[in-house]
Amino acid sequence: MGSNGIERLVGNERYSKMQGMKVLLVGAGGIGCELLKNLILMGFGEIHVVDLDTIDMSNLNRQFLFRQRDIRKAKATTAVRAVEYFSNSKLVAHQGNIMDSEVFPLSWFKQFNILFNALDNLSARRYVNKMSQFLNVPLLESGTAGFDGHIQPIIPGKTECFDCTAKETPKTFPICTIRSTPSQLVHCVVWAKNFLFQQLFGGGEQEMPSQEDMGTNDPSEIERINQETDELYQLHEWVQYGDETKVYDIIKKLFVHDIEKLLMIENLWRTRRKPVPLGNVQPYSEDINNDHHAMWSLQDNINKFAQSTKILMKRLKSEKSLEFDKDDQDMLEFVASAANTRAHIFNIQMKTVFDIKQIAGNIIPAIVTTNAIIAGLSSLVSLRVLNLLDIISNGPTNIPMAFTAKASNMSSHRYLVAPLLAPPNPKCPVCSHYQRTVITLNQESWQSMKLGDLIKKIRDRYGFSEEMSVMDMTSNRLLADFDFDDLYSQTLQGLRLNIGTILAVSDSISKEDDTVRKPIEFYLELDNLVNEIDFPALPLVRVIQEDETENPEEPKVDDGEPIFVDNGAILIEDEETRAEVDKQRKRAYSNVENASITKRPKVDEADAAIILLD
Ligand SMILES: Nc1ncnc2c1ncn2[C@@H]1O[C@H](COP(=O)(O)OP(=O)(O)OP(=O)(O)O)[C@@H](O)[C@H]1O
Ligand SMILES: [Zn+2]
Repeated sequence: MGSNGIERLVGNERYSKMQGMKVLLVGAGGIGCELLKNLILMGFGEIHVVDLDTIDMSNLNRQFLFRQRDIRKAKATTAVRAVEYFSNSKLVAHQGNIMDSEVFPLSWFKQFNILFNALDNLSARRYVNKMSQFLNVPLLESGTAGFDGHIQPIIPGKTECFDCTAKETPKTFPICTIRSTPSQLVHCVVWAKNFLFQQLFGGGEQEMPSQEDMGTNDPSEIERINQETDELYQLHEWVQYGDETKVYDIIKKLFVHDIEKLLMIENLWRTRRKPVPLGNVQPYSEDINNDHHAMWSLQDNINKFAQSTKILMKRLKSEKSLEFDKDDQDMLEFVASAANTRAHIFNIQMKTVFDIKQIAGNIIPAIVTTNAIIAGLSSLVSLRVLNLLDIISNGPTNIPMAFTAKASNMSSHRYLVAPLLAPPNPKCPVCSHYQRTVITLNQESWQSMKLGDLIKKIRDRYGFSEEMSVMDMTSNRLLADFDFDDLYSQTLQGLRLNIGTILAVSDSISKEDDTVRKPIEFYLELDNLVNEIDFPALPLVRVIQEDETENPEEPKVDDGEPIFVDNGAILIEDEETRAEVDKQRKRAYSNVENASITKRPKVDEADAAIILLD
């Protein structure tokens, strides 16, 4: 849709408003490239693009603003250069990490009317979410994984934030499965990549795993795992010296002796099929199979293992230590041949190098169409978030989020589900737990002010009790609490409390009062124009003490004053609304999650098909 289309949709007045708006796009990858094009065509006045990375060959199939000649150039600047010729928007590219608060302090984020996330990792998403909560600026969150995708508009204080619902973390396996009893190829790949490769060519030593990570209580098994780790250290030395004659010994140790030792722990094999150590297999240096799409024989894998080990040994001489990269052919071949050989020993089906690459890189193939659909929805829904459309039911929770479901499950049902947004989760550790504000200091206060003075100022200004505690959330350390004042005499600079440090201040239990002041997160800013220190006012909100109730964060308003939805951090709502919303959400989510198992419930036509006008 060209600018004229959007102009007709929103009307000239709002269109000229859009031309005065500044938007931030974080990430210029798969979704980011699509979104940048959309935002330009929509006619936003100024668009800033941030990305920390450079362009890789493997990006070219879907990140359509990049060409072969751009490989190794910065994504943000290259993306901007590619669209400049058709853009009426002012474009600004930044190569950097969005979480770098020196380059992108909160005051920098403040200039934007809306933020768009087009990221690929949780920590950056969480960070931008927090900035949006601090500033009360809407955020459009988005992501894809293969055919699955989602967008979530986040309006601070009014709708759920990114952290209001629990997020899936990457799958891990117990150590005993990886080291002693693999039963799937993925276990062998994790062994080859995270253990063997790391021990031989990486930094070497690894942390001792905890009992919980071990996944077993069997003392003989734990002892064997620890012994094996020590022995590998010897292999590490051979590899460091680059002694190629030892390759055969390495093969024997890993695939014969270690397996024989495992077999001696009889407990392990009562209910499992026993592994079979390699017979007398010699590696051959001629006749190497280099076809990554072919199914290699055991001999092919052994030959490749020997060859890639020698190559990596040589590289270690100039590169010191190596870090696994799925796109590095030598590393990939080492991991694939080691994983396949181990798989053979444990009676697990081997796979091609190409397949193992997907497993080793945790790759879900990125689908360009999903990215385009998600970026399209993200940009369209921003019109509603920014209140640019005439819609009858325009409350924030009448705006939809959207999910796409696996195309393989489409059949006659729908690809797109668009449940309405929910209000903030009162138990959310991010948006509901804290009030938020900014403390601004000048250079001199930052250098000379003591932590104790800062704490006293905060206590006086915001009405915390003597029992308050202070955490540095950025480096995750406790700075002070009711019986810890050792750091009081240190300066803020001495404590490395820099621009962008986030301090969490909370009241601890006080005996007389069963309510305490709601915790506050402070973002530290530096500005030489302020006189000593600047603390904005924040309404006083009290909460019931955490240990006395199941719903700790339910806010209680002080002294019977009217409920206030102040800086957007708090929204007080009644139980019933919450329960109803929860029910609706569950239904909506199950539409997507159960799509593959059950017949997906019919989605309300109006909700599902049209995102703009529900
Ligand atoms: N903290 C961050 N600051 C700025 N940009 C970031 C940050 N974290 C991730 N990104 C960028 O977000 C983009 C996400 O895009 P995408 O999901 O397409 O990943 P990709 O790295 O381009 O592709 P792939 O991971 O599939 O190789 C990347 O370009 C990445 O550099
Ligand atoms: Zn939240």
